[in-house]
Amino acid sequence: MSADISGWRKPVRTITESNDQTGADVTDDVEAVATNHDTDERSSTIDSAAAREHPEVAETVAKIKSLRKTIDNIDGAVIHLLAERFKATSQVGVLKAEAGFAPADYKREDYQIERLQRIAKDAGLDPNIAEMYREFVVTEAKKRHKRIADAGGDPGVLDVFA
Ligand SMILES: C=C(O[C@@H]1C=C(C(=O)O)C=C[C@H]1O)C(=O)O
Repeated sequence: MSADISGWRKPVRTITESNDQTGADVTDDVEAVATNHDTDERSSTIDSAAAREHPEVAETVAKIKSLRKTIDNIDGAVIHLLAERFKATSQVGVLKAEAGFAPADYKREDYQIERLQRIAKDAGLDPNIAEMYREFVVTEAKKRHKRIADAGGDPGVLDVFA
């Protein structure tokens, strides 16, 4: 059973582009702004074409493109780290299933919450982001533990051992 991520990659959305000069927002002046009417979220495509068409923002576009290289590097690293984390938690899931332990360990989770809150504050990260991250990975790890336990400790039940 693999996750259905089609809805994330291709969200159904009705988008119209507006280029009118009436808005006070600078993005309305320099770039076509598309609005997703399902969420009311506005979107601007910031690329070389935008820089060519609007030379006054070329420097800003260049700075954003440079920062996006860093963002892409970080995203790649995070995915690699997540792969290693899920491989480790799935091994824990096998050991728990074999020994008859439950998927969850709330005492361990309390320790993780306290630790990650402290690290986030020290690092200058909003602790809510740390908690959203923790909640996401731990919830997914426990779901995999349960699937492994339901399969009698067989990790082959996971499409990917992670
Ligand atoms: C991985 C474990 O199982 C669960 C998942 C956790 C996690 O993803 O870090 C932490 C505690 C448990 O609820 C574990 O007990 O160490």
